[in-house]
Amino acid sequence: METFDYEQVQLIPAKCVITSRSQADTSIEFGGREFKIPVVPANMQTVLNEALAEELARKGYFYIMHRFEPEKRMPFIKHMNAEGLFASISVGVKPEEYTFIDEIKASGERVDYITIDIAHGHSETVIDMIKYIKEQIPETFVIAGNVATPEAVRDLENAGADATKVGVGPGRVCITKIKTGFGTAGWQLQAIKLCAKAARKPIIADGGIRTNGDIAKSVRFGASMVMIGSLLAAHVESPGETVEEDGVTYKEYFGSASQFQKGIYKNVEGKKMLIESRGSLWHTMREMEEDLQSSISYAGGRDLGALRTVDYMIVPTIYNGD
Ligand SMILES: NC(=O)C1=CN([C@@H]2O[C@H](COP(=O)(O)OP(=O)(O)OC[C@H]3O[C@@H](n4cnc5c(N)ncnc54)[C@H](OP(=O)(O)O)[C@@H]3O)[C@@H](O)[C@H]2O)C=CC1
Ligand SMILES: Nc1nc2c(ncn2[C@@H]2O[C@H](COP(=O)(O)O)[C@@H](O)[C@H]2O)c(=O)[nH]1
Repeated sequence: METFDYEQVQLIPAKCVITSRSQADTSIEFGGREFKIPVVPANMQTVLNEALAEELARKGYFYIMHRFEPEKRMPFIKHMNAEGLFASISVGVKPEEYTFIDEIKASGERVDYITIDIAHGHSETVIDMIKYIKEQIPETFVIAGNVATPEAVRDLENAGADATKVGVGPGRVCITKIKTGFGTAGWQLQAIKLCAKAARKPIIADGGIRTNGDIAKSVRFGASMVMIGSLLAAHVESPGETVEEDGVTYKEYFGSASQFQKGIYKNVEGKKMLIESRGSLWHTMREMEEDLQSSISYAGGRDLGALRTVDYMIVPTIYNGD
C-alpha cells in the first residue's frame, strides 16, 4: 500500500472558475451550524481558554473547550447559554464525568457539542460514555476520539457518535510513538483517508498540521474539520505562559498528556516546547481563510466541495525552491 503523509502530497491545480479568491466560500456545516472555516483550535490548555472560546463562537468559528479545569465547565455552559452562543465542551470517561453529565441534564442548560477526549478512543469506556450521553442528552452532538482505524470509526459511530476524531500521536508535542510504538505519526493523512472512506458521519483530522496547505489536504482526504494545536498556540491571546529569552518572546505549548498538564510524571505521552510568539490569533485565522480560498481556486471550484475530488500526486521529496 502507498504510504504518505502531509509532506508527501501535492494537490494538482484544475482550471480556475472564479475571478477573485474572495469569491471562494470556505464555510462548513458541522453539527447543524455553519462555521467560517473547517478549523478548530485543539482542546488543550495552552491553546484555548474560556475567553478565547467565547470570542471564537462570536466570530463564527467552531471551538471545543478543553476538560482540564473541570470545575469551570458548568459556569462556562451557563455563560454561553446566557449570551446566546453555542456551548461546546470536552469530557473524559472517569466516573465523575458521568456525574457531570447528570448535572448538565438536571440543570436544563443546553450543551450543543460534547467531545469525548481520550488518548485511546477505540475502547469500551468511550463507547459506554457515548451511549450514556446520547441517552441522557440526546440533542447533543457527540464527537468521540481519538482513533486511528476505520474499524474504530465504525465502532464509535455505531455506538452513537455523531463525529469521530482521527489522529493518535501525530501532534507536535506528542511522544506517543516514542513511548509506545503506536500511532499515525508519519501517515496521519493516510489514516484520514482510510477512516474517511469507512465513515458515515463527519471526521475531524487531529494533529500533524504544520502549514496552512495541510488544511486543504485534510479536506481533500475526507476531513470535515481540522483540529490544530501548535499552529494556533503562541498568539497574544493564547493562554500558554509567556517566556522571554535573549530578547525574544516565546509562549509555552504543552501536551495534554505531559507532566506539565498532569502535575505528575505518570503515563506521560506528551512534552512541552516554546514557540516564538506570533501576533494575534485573529490574523492567523484570517490568513488560514485566505489560504483556503486560494486552495479552492486552485481546485477549480467555488467552495470546499471542489477540494474533495481534486487530483493529487505523491512526491517522495518536496522541492523547496532552493
Ligand atoms: N491524540 C493523541 O495522540 C493523544 C492525545 N492525548 C491527550 O491527552 C489527554 C489525556 O488523555 P488520557 O490519558 O486518555 O486521559 P485520562 O488521563 O483522562 O484517561 C482517561 C481514562 O482512560 C484510561 N486510559 C488512558 N489511556 C489508556 C490506554 N492506553 N489504555 C487503557 N486505558 C487508558 C485512564 O486510566 P489510566 O490513566 O489509569 O490508564 C483513564 O481512566 C487527552 O486530552 C488526550 O486527547 C494523549 C495521548 C495521545
Ligand atoms: N500524544 C499526545 N498527543 C497530544 C497530547 N496533547 C495533545 N495531543 C494531540 O495533539 C493535537 C495537536 O497537534 P498539533 O500537531 O496541531 O500540535 C491535539 O489536538 C491532540 O490530539 C499529548 O500530550 N500527547
